[in-house]
Amino acid sequence: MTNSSAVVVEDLRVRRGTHTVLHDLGFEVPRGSVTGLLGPSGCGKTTLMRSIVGVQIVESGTVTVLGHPAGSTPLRDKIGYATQNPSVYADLTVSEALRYFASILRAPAGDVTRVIDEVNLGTHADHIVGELSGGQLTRANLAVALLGKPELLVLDEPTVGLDPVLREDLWLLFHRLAADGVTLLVSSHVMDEAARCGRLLLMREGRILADDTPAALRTSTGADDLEQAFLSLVRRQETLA
Ligand SMILES: Nc1ncnc2c1ncn2[C@@H]1O[C@H](COP(=O)(O)OP(=O)(O)OP(=O)(O)O)[C@@H](O)[C@H]1O
Repeated sequence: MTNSSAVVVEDLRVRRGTHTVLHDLGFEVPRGSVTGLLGPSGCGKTTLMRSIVGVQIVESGTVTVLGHPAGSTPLRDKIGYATQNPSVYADLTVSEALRYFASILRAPAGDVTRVIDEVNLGTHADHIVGELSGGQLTRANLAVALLGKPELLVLDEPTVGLDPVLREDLWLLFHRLAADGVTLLVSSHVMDEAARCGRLLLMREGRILADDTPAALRTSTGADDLEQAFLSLVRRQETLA
């Protein structure tokens, strides 16, 4: 393991129910990168993110985050995790909900305004969470993950339901955070988001198909776009199987 890696996963095997969902995965996520975790629905992206955040029971292997075992106490205020299903209380306003989470996380008072601005929810700060649109709720959920300036952000499909302008704004925010040294792991099942990432982990059926930059993936597969590159890797894997 190198100091330049925020996440190191070795031989990770996870079983959920009767199925092995992750098959002996190994990879590293460089610090200060925006790494995309892409693959079809059900391939194991959320399970892998849960393992990194430390809320998933793993069968074998190790996950080391910022130099500590995943889920260990020193990581408590160093990781921001936005789940796919927003966990923001529906009967509070956006500001109230964020103030509540900020107090639990012992984040500075000014953080609430900062994160509301970062996700462009300033005009809805006093709106009840339960009355937000889907895209606004997604952004409120993301704002919670940004509280306290975590060193690692694990974002599960953070751009679902957002229009192209808001998606663009969020990707710019992700890259600004990375330029400040934050490491971001961002999942998506939409291949057109892959090109926005500095690095890509392409997953299929609980395995990593590729771990590279978008440019290197295009070159190694000879594909023009990343969707074609992914399909080419799938065909290659099927031929080898
Ligand atoms: N609680 C659970 N019990 C048993 N199996 C589960 C459970 N949660 C998920 N699975 C299974 O684990 C596999 C991986 O699920 P996971 O949610 O990690 O996929 P994903 O790539 O994040 O999918 P999506 O893009 O649809 O969110 C799927 O086959 C799913 O059915």
